[in-house]
Amino acid sequence: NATNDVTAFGTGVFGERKRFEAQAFDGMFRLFDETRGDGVVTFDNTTGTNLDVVSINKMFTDGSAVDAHANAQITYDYYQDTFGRNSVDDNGQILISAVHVGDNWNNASWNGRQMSYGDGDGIRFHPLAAGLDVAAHEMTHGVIQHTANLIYRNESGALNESFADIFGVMVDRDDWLIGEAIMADGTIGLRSMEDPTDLIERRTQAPYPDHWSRRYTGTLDNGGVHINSSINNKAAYLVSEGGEHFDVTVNGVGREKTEQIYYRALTLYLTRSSDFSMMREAAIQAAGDLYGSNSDAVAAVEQAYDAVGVY
Ligand SMILES: O=C(NO)[C@]12CC[C@H](CC1)C2
Ligand SMILES: [Zn+2]
Repeated sequence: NATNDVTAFGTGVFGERKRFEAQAFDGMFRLFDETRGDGVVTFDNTTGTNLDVVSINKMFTDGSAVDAHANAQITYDYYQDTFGRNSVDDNGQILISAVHVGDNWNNASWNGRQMSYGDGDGIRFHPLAAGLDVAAHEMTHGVIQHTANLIYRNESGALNESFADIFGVMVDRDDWLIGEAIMADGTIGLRSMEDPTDLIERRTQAPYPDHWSRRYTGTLDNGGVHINSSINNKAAYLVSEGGEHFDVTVNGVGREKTEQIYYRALTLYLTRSSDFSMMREAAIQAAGDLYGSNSDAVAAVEQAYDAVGVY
């Protein structure tokens, strides 16, 4: 209830001081924020009993817990403020984050109910909770589950991953990279939407694809869901920022229109089995709904999907 809500403080993985809503509880404090939907709560998985992260005073010192909690709040606010969406299910579903999951686990996940973050091994990744785009990526998997629910395999799976990246970079607004804050291996990020070929994909040891003709057609990674996502990522980047790509010129329309187009396509037009061609049509339809069928936005979408070879 409102009387227990407090403002607490903490230091993130990289030492940044943060301030966020938490709760007073039996003379202690816990990472439970009741001001957003049905709550934003952060657990320390090492306690095993799924206990909220608690502190004897208002200063939390577990960097992963502080970052996971603050990033979940930021992502909740993004969906509320940008689209009027109340959490992953648009019905205030509690946002649960578990940190210190696994043993130096180089990954993060959404399991249908909660976000989980590994500590990373310090060679490939720093603690993954430190990445705002990672939190937004994982929470977006929750939004996808409650909307188009794209099957996590082949093209629909690549769209699932692409939407998680798209809203990951829209929340973590300052670049078009995924994971730039958490790489320990000296690379600029895990994936780049601006130029996917800037980075080598680990499973194929090939640059991420930036055109349909370069798609991965094997069976690894559920049919390349984290590989072919880069084709749609490049298209979304071009819709927003524009550019010249494979001799096609795209006149971008900016992040504000791009996020509205992709959210409307995801929530109104895509279904579980949608493929890249249906993605093109859904984005054209959404852009037309929002900005007019003869708008710059519709033109940008058509140009962008032409540029990555998706018709
Ligand atoms: O793409 C992903 N999951 O589907 C990642 C991999 C590294 C970041 C955390 C989880 C993004
Ligand atoms: Zn993902």
